[in-house]
Amino acid sequence: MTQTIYGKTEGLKKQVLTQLEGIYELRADEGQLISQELALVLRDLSDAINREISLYIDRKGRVTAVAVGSDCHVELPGTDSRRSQNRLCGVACIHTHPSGAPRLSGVDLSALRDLRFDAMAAMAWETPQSEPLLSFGMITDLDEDQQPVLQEFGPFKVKDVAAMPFGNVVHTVEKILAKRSRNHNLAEGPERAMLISLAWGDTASRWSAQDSVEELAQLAETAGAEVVGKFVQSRPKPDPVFFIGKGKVQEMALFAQQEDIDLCIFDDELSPAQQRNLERALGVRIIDRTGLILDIFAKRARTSEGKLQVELAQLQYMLPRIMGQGTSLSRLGGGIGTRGPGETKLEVDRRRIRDRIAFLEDQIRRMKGNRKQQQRARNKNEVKQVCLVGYTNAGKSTLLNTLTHSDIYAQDQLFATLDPTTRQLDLPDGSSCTLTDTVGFIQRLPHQLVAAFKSTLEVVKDADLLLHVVDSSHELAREQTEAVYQVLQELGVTDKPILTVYNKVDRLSQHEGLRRRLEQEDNALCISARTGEGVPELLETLARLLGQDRVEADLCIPYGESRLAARLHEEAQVLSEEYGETGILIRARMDKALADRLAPYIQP
Ligand SMILES: Nc1nc2c(ncn2[C@@H]2O[C@H](COP(=O)(O)OP(=O)(O)OP(=O)(O)O)[C@@H](O)[C@H]2O)c(=O)[nH]1
Ligand SMILES: [Mg+2]
Repeated sequence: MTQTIYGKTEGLKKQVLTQLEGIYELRADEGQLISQELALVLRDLSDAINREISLYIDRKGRVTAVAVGSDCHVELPGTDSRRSQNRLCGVACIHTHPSGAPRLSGVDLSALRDLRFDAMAAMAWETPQSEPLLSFGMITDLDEDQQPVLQEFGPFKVKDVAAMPFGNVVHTVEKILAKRSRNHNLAEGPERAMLISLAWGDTASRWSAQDSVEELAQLAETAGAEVVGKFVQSRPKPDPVFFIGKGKVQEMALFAQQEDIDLCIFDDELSPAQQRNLERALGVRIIDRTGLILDIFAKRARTSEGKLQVELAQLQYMLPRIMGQGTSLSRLGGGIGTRGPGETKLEVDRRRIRDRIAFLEDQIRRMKGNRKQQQRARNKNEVKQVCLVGYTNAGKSTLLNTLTHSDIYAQDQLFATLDPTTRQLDLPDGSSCTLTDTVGFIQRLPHQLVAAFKSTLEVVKDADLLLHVVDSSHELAREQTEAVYQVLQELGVTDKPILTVYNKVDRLSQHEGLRRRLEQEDNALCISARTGEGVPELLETLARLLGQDRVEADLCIPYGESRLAARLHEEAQVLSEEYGETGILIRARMDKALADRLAPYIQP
């Protein structure tokens, strides 16, 4: 191989030139952006001649060109001809900024865009002996006009850069680019996913690994992925390095290659280190159950509060993962269809993420304050509040629609509803209450989400009655019920009256026995939100339960105190009203508390 030194070599001593030529003998590992040794040699030589040094390094880690002088990367010999729209050029350019900053200049960025480098990196250091810092830019996507989207990462310590799975990142980026240029839109081509669930130790759980992986497949499809393979492995306990066994890792790596898999979804939460190791071993993007659920929530959030809450949960989930070496990069492309909490956030350092978390928490607290005020206003009116809770896809939103003749979004999808919706519900005894639909629960709901959604879920805490909707036609109805109770406990809701409704009984025609058993349970009703079966009984029961602490009374309000009559209209249910000789005669149904306060006016 020629060992030409390009650029402004005039005036350099023979000995220095020899040292520069020596750079060609050095190399990085395959998949590494730069090795520590190369970085230190670049620093020392660059200091010695007080000029920039640039080099090209290919994907095998070989140095293919070395140049001296500023902005010389544009003068370097052309890279190979793979510069099609959906590929990078196969070479990274690394250059030094002696006595400068480890930041990319405008010229660096335009060279990155024009020459489609795998990466463009700038390295700088403070004093001759100090550790170099390095920032690098990459093309990470194509925009709507098929123009490259650039992102800058870092600065990082060189040793952290050396530890990054750079090859995997390049591989992922090329896949994204290929899809973008094929479809003009990533969302059109579903990502191909393989799933894995580990069955281990904790046999107390009623969910078998198989059940759980089926649910995971539903989640993955909800998120827009195509499930190509499902794996289950039994082990006494998770492997600390790979979570699953090494043999399984090999089997899956082969499967990933044969089936052109884009991502692998784990049913359990992985440690950041396990995630990184797996990413290297399998060569595909790895996400875990928590990451997947967060991804779905990110896609579904509609209200500004919902969006803030999801972003908060995503950042809290990402924080430990970004802190590990290099993981910020391996997280490139976030979840399915590359929805992270905004890819630009991947480049912000940990402190800025912390700041953002604090900001989000503050915003959410404020919104919560507002809601509390509305809440107080409602309480004053003594309107009873009923809240729908239940496993995701149980039929909560459908039931709200049936009961209140509304048309909110209800779909055969997990997490169709994220943001609470409240409607007025008229009851057969003439009274009314509010009915609130909430986000569905799931087994092992990520705790980041429960925490972030705590304020939304306060409606559950404040409710007078919970209407627990169960999909009676689901094989795992019992397990789902347990999961719901677990989340309620996590929310600190333990002493609320609960009315259970076994929904979807129209699907139980083959299971008369089951239906009879459900009908005999206390505090439970069988209904079909779809056909309306059982709904009149449900309404009667609701009226009875909510009316329990209500009394009917005849009052005589003196004409001088007509203020009280107005109050009755506001807070009680007025059944009749007449103007008598001594005052207004009102028959009303009201809360015991109110009746006690109005005792002096109540007629025997
Ligand atoms: N056969 C039948 N299907 C129902 C019934 N109630 C709801 N469904 C269907 O079940 C699916 C889920 O209904 P949703 O109302 O969206 O469920 P949800 O509990 O609000 O779900 P999330 O918001 O995703 O947590 C939809 O496809 C509904 O049409 C029912 O009584 N019978
Ligand atoms: Mg819903």
